[in-house]
Amino acid sequence: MNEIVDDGGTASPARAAIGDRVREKLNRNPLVSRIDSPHLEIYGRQDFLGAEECAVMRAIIDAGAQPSTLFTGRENADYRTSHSCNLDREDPLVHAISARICAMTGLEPDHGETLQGQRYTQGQEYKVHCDYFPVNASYWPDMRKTGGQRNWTAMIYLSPVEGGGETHFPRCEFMVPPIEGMILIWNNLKPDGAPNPYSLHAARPVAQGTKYVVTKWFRERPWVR
Ligand SMILES: O=C(O)CCC(=O)C(=O)O
Ligand SMILES: [Fe+2]
Repeated sequence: MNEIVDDGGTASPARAAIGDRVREKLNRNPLVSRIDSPHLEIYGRQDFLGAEECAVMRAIIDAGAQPSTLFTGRENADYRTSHSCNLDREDPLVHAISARICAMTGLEPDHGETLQGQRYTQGQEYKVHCDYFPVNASYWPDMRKTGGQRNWTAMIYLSPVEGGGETHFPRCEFMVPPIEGMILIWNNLKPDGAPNPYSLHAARPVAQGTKYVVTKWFRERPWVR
């Protein structure tokens, strides 16, 4: 077996090549809009899922919701207060959504982690964090062996939210309000494949209503479950 060099925190031609491919594909898609932000590659597309599909996914999340955990393994008292649901890869709708995300982005299905559902009720949030793995984190050696660095995140809003619940990119000074059925896709890495600190983001507290999302994180290599 080839020993993989630990380049998780630096520029990487292999990760840069994935970024190039996805960017070119998204730029060619007339249904997808680039959000204008000089330091972050981020795209949106409305009506990625229909109202019925969103309703089915909300019911699945309600049935399987558990308090969210962080990578450190502990439940977190105030950092990520939402409920999460590890979705069943074999579920026909979960499978179809994952396949549609891969078709739109050109990302490889086997590089994608299992779609994860989230539900935020009033006051719940996910404070500012990065989706890429900091290479000084205790869990990085394991992540490196199980698919390596995360590159793109795809997230779909499954409900309108009466107040709050925006996805905030504080270093880029913008936030995206939840719109049911809309997908947001961003590159957590810079074009050279190094982690991009401008990709830091948060789910702002829900002020009124309930927010549901599904998130899919992609790895640079096939994901080992
Ligand atoms: O719910 C959101 O708006 C953001 C979720 C998020 O950052 C994540 O799941 O990694
Ligand atoms: Fe995130």
